[in-house]
Amino acid sequence: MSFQEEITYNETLGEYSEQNATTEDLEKALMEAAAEADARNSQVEKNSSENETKDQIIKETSIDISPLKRKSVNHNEECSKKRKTEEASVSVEGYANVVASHYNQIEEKGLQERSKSRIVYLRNFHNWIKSMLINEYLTKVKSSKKHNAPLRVLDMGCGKGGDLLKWKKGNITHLICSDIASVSLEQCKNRYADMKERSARERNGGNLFSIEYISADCSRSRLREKYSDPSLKLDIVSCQFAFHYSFESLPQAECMLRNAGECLLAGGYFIGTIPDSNDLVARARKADSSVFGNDVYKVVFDCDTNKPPLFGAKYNFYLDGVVDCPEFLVHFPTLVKLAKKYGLKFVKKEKFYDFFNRMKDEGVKLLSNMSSLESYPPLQSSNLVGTADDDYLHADNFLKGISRDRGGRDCKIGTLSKSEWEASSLYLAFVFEKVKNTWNADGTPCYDI
Ligand SMILES: C[S@@+](CC[C@H](N)C(=O)[O-])C[C@H]1O[C@@H](n2cnc3c(N)ncnc32)[C@H](O)[C@@H]1O
Repeated sequence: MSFQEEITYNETLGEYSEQNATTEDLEKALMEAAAEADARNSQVEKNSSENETKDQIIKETSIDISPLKRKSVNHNEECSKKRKTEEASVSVEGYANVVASHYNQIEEKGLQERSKSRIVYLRNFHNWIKSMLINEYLTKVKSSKKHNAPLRVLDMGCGKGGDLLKWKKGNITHLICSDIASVSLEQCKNRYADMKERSARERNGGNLFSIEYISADCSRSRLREKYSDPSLKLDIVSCQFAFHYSFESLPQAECMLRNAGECLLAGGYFIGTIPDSNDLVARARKADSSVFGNDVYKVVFDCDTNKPPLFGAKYNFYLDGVVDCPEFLVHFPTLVKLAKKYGLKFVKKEKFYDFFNRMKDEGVKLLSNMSSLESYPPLQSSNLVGTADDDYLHADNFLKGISRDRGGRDCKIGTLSKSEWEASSLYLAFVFEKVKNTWNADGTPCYDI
């Protein structure tokens, strides 16, 4: 299978990439976070004096604004209405309630329904990226362990358990699933129960990992205290498409990183996927607007893109009715700096298109099994998910090149529509490794990173 490799969005990155977090920056951010918390406390008092219960506020924020095309007409109006109600609901918990209620409200769709989605290939492609990433680091961890040694994993922000099958395929021993959205976590439990039932019918008699669930805000609660065994050691912590929510404030980012690092064994990995803030900022600057996107995704910035703060740099992300939620820029140099405190040494970050290029040969079979790319040209053009005029121009050009090389013979390729590729290329995968520690005189761990 081949793929059009030319479309990469290697935009000149904005200054944001060079903005290095100094210790003073972090201290300033910490003070700002404290001031914000005070301001939110007074907002809560104001809200309660106006007799606004939190539940009412959450209900109000659940404006249905999908699908994207229908939305675009009243988009600005709806956005500002939604933002106003969001702001009103921001309490001491920050945006936690808004995020949790957003994910709790996403309907569980069947496979058939999901296959009709405009972004079916994008979703499958992201699933492929996660599978390859998880497999890559499980393999590394296994290679340094005795055969049959237990493998324990924490999935922070596990959602409905979209990665359960990946953990099963990776033959892990124990999984801790945690998420702020209790409804999603219930769906995750149901998925696991179905999987358990199915695997009991398999030849190996149900050799499935054990599991525990923690319904919690991973950016505010210490997960270790909630584990069934708080002395448990982890081999992998995975945080897929969720870590960026913690960059709402410095204490939240630190809490999430502590959860990621504190129970990892030395040599274990913290892996994840997040939107690339440099790319988001670069695209906003290029568009010279706080709003940009296409027919599958839209970003609406709610902070100064010329000088975004290190924490709380908020934007709303819309993805074809799947995600429509406040998110926060992750200033990567700051993440690297903060992670050190928890013994997490930066290993790499990789844009999705670079990850794809590196892994596409190894993962070619899985790409096809997971229907992660759309077959082009299709049997009928009406079968294509992309409807914009230029959605497959890149594929046409690529095919012309191949056809020339092959003496005019027709062939098929796997691709994503341009709109989906523009959305996918916003993301990156990251990897941190837990290092060995020594102990300070006061009994706290000390990391030499
Ligand atoms: C885009 S979904 C990804 C779900 C899953 N990891 C996956 O890849 O399919 C993001 C998830 O992060 C969860 N989340 C967001 N903020 C969180 C927080 N502070 N603590 C725990 N979970 C959080 C949401 O509830 C949601 O389930």
